[in-house]
Amino acid sequence: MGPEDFPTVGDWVLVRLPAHPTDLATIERLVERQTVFVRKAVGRSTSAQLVAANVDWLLLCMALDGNFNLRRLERYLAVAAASGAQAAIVLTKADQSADLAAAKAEVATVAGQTPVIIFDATRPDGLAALEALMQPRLTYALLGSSGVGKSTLINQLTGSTNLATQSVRSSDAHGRHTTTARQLLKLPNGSLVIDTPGMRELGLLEADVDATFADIQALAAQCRFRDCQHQSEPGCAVQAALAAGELTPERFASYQQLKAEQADHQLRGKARENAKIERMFGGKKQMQAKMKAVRQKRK
Ligand SMILES: Nc1nc2c(ncn2[C@@H]2O[C@H](COP(=O)(O)OP(=O)(O)OP(=O)(O)O)[C@@H](O)[C@H]2O)c(=O)[nH]1
Ligand SMILES: [Zn+2]
Repeated sequence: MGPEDFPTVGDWVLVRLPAHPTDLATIERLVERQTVFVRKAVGRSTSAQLVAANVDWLLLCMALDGNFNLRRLERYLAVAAASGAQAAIVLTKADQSADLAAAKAEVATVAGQTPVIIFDATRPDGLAALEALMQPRLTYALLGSSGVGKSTLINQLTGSTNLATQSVRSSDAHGRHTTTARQLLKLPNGSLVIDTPGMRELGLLEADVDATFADIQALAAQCRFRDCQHQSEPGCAVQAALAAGELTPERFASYQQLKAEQADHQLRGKARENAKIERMFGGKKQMQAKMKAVRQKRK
């Protein structure tokens, strides 16, 4: 059993209730997860940690102040594309934007099909667009740097100024949950919000860079060579678009950076797999021999 076999925030489980209501219930089964978020475990480069399960929607939060950064948004979109969850971009602190229309236009250049929602905590109707998106029984998780206004947003969604009192786990009569971090909140409309520190800090582990950069993918399909690296190859459609000003150097650099990180992560994933085989069988050869033996036994 690995860490993925144990329940995490957002999991649905089948429980056996105790005979006495004050006793502990037993988790009998973990319902199969629709989506799962993992992150690198602290200090151990090859193991992953479950962050959250069954997130239906990722709310990618970015503030319209000094925090505004299209490159970070591209990173979030790549993570979202690989997650299996749907994504919406939430631009917070709209009151801080000098030119909201211009900011929206910039976001549109990277957003693709992802809906873009504006949030302004200083206005009484600032939540309207987000509330129109959020549905009962679906689970939402917020992603975004510190200070972009995630807590403020959640406070307004719950209609509360005290997050701690909203925690659905706060009623544990045994007081066994020592963590002070709020984990899963239920909104008045029935939507669920996962808000764990781990979710907020999610790095680029699993990412679908190609899906996020569909424009570059479309260009690459027109390059003369199928394995074009878009550097100095003849007939490179990406370089041509850069030269023509149809693709910004910043966006291309962002694409290359994320591709490199993705490749690096895949390599580490391979290393992780090999380490597991080593641990279980003593090596690849031994594993193959073992599998062959099992197959023959079945015959
Ligand atoms: N002007 C303005 N300020 C806002 C808005 N939303 C939040 N803030 C302020 O921004 C600061 C950070 O907001 P938080 O909600 O704590 O941000 P956070 O994303 O939860 O930060 P962490 O808890 O560190 O992850 C606070 O001082 C808020 O009052 C907004 O729409 N407009
Ligand atoms: Zn090319």
